[in-house]
Amino acid sequence: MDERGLHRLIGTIIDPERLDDDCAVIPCGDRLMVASTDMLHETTDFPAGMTDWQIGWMATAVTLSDVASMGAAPGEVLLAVGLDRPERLSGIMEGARDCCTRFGAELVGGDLDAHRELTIVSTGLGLVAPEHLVRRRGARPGDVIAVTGPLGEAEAALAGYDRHRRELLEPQPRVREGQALGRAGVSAMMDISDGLVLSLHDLLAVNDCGFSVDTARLPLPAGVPEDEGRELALYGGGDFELLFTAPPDILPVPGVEARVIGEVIPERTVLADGEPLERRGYLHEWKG
Ligand SMILES: Nc1ncnc2c1ncn2[C@@H]1O[C@H](COP(=O)(O)OP(=O)(O)O)[C@@H](O)[C@H]1O
Ligand SMILES: Cc1ncc(C[n+]2csc(CCOP(=O)(O)OP(=O)(O)O)c2C)c(N)n1
Ligand SMILES: [Mg+2]
Ligand SMILES: [Mg+2]
Ligand SMILES: [Mg+2]
Repeated sequence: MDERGLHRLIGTIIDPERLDDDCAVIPCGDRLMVASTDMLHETTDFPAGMTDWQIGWMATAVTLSDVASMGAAPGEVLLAVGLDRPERLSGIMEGARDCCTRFGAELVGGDLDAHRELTIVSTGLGLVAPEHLVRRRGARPGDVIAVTGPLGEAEAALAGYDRHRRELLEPQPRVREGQALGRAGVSAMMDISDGLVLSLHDLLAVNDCGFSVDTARLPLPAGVPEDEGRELALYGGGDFELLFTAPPDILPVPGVEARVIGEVIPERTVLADGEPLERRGYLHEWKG
């Protein structure tokens, strides 16, 4: 069983449409509030050698990335820390605060508990005008598929390509880009935390069309042999670029570097160079 299977179970208990996007969407006066919460653990998410400051930064960045993927401006972040050793707390909190400051958010609260394995839950809130909200649903045949930057870098670092360690350990959420893309009217958007192919399958699940990518157009991680780089770009997790679809005539969006990697097609499938792509990527799994 993997997390997507369990999402279907959650969708029998709460409104399943609530699970379709990177954030929950909540009416808030004349605007919409978006809310994301994400849990990270020492063993699964914090590679050896990572500093406490980087742990706080990463925990915050992953949530701000979800806020950005809806086209929203980040507002507040809360950080719940299941702490294994008290001396780690200040580094973690400083990393979280610095990430908030860098991206225009404020760290306003959280929770603290003793826990055997360092576990952090970050919650991010953001605001967006209803006409600028972007959801995962909305792609139309004829739209292009694009990404905001290189893919596979975090996984390349885990494979030993040390030049990408900073991308792995201090991910940069595309906060400014997400808002600019929302204002420009892109048709669907999400972040790529679980890898490009799995993300395309997530888009497939909530759209009535399909997605065809051209691997020659993928922005590959620098300094990695091409074949390995292509695998990392397709299936590697831990990248926090935005994946979006858009009518071709709205690109380029001023101030946003984006690479077109394919197009939205009427057939309900995910293709690379014309061949179906298996649904594989970074997934939490349970044995048995
Ligand atoms: N345990 C849960 N209960 C309710 N909603 C959940 C739960 N887990 C995930 N979701 C919702 O499902 C959607 C997708 O979550 P997830 O796959 O974690 O997205 P992301 O990779 O963008 O963080 C989000 O809207 C999230 O709020
Ligand atoms: C050991 C390790 N493997 C991979 C990564 C890269 N990484 C950071 S977050 C993440 C995936 C996203 O985390 P997840 O818990 O799935 O959050 P969500 O997709 O809900 O945002 C990955 C693969 C890492 N930091 N450490
Ligand atoms: Mg996401
Ligand atoms: Mg999540
Ligand atoms: Mg994930």
